[in-house]
Amino acid sequence: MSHAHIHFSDSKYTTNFLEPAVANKAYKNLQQEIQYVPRQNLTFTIYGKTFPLPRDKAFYGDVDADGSYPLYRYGGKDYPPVQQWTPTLQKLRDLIHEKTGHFCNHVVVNKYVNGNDHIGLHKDKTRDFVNDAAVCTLSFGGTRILRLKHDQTGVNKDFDLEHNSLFILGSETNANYKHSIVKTSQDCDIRVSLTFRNIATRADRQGKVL
Ligand SMILES: O=C(O)CCC(=O)C(=O)O
Ligand SMILES: [Fe+2]
Repeated sequence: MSHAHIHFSDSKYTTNFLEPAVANKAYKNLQQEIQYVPRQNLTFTIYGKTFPLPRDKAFYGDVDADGSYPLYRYGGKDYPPVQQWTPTLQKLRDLIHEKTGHFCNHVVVNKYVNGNDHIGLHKDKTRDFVNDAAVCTLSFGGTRILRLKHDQTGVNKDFDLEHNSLFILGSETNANYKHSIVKTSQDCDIRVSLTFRNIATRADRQGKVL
């Protein structure tokens, strides 16, 4: 299996990250295992108008025996609780650690059901991150464009995030660029992305910051 590696700033894009059979099996398993938060429950507000989030999300990670969990405050104010890893998510977390050295204790799963689903330009909020930790994004399903836009120059850099690819977003890149998954009017398959992070903040089982 041949990999393409593209380096950009302190980020890295790798195609064919897993053995194809492993990736395909994982994607199939995830379709059974992941319980998404309904997008109607994850609204966002602009200019006083409230909209459902244009994608589905789910939150998993290292939940301790006492019910405490890594808390990633990505914006907004209410955060759904983090569920214990499913077997497939935990295996993928372990594979990323083994193959890249990046340890992660938390994942946000994003499901883009069609080309209208997207995520607007943003930076990942890093206040809860373990120092300078990267974000490791594993993509499954339809190819979608990840666009990085430089804060000062406004110059865009696009990556086609293919099925079974890994994009490692470095902390410098996140500091200097915004990123988005752009809308498309072209036909595209459902895409599921797993955004793995290493989170220092913990919440108790009621969601209170510890
Ligand atoms: O789906 C992706 O690849 C990116 C998602 C993202 O940027 C985020 O959840 O912060
Ligand atoms: Fe992001």
